[in-house]
Amino acid sequence: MGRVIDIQNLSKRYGDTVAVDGLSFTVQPGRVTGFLGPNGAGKSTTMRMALGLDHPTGGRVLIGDRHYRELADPLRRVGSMLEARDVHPGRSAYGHLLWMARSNRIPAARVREVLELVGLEKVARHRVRGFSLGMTQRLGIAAALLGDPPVLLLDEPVNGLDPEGVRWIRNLMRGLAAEGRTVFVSSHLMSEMALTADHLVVISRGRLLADTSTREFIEANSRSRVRIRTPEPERMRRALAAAGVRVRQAADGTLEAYGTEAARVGDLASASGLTVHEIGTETASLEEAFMRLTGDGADHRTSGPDTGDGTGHRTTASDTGDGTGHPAAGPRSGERRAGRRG
Ligand SMILES: Nc1ncnc2c1ncn2[C@@H]1O[C@H](COP(=O)(O)OP(=O)(O)OP(=O)(O)O)[C@@H](O)[C@H]1O
Repeated sequence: MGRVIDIQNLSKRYGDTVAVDGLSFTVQPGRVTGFLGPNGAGKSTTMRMALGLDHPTGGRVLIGDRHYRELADPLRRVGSMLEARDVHPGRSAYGHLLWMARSNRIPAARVREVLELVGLEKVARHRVRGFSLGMTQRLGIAAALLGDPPVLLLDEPVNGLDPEGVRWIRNLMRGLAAEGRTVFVSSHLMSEMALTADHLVVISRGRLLADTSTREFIEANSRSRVRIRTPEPERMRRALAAAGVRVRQAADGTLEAYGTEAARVGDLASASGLTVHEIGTETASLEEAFMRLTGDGADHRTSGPDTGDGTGHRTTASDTGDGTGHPAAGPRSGERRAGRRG
């Protein structure tokens, strides 16, 4: 069975709320794909539809060419963690996993294996009621891994974890992807995904904003600027503008030059006999880029690609590596409607 998650023209409406609005992308095996978007962007809804927990209003999600509900042994095909706290509090960690294993024809020995894998073996017999958030998350991961599945869907797995727990999950996800599994993980934290994901799917208000390798996303969005402190800002500004450098004056009186390098600014200043007190390069943070990309999602819905001055920079880069990144719904959109089974 294939390991690709294939989302085509997926939509979900709850009354007047459009939670997911025509999403199309694929999630490939062998890498961690980060599913990024601000709170309420539609990540959980998309994952719920992938797992057959919610019916699409339109479009479809297939996992390895099948609807989740058509999978014969779902836990062996797809591991998931949506709401980690969704565990009976009176059960022990071991009891919870054993119950899951039994109902999915998974040997009891595997329960011990996954408890060890997530570092819960010492508290295996403790009631889940007393677990910290971190322990609950680990239990959720153990449940996801129980069937040794080739595909994993994890909804905000690092939420509320301490730095050690965050590192642990990050390494685990990377290891699982290195084994050839499909790892699809949602987050609202750009900085975390930059460290974890090989590929990013960014959504806002239910719509696709970017489907790109993390490296491309960082390159496209970490635009640097050169900051110049000079007692002659007007002359400096003119010298830069004359050389074709875009420049603006910041609130503190310093100049910011874009699309150039500190050395060139220094050379231009020197050639014009200008006094400069400071020249430095600054890189916009990824978090800033993410906010810029997703912050005005409402505009993206109606205005199409941004052609302005770059402040509403829209990343539509597709992955050129393997040709799998299709940011927009292609000719296939609308070809099939999700069937309501059952
Ligand atoms: N069962 C539901 N009934 C009504 N509205 C819903 C339901 N589930 C989600 N929504 C709405 O759909 C939108 C998308 O929510 P969703 O939970 O998918 O976003 P998200 O990106 O996962 O954000 P978060 O990280 O905050 O959960 C939100 O406006 C939310 O209020």
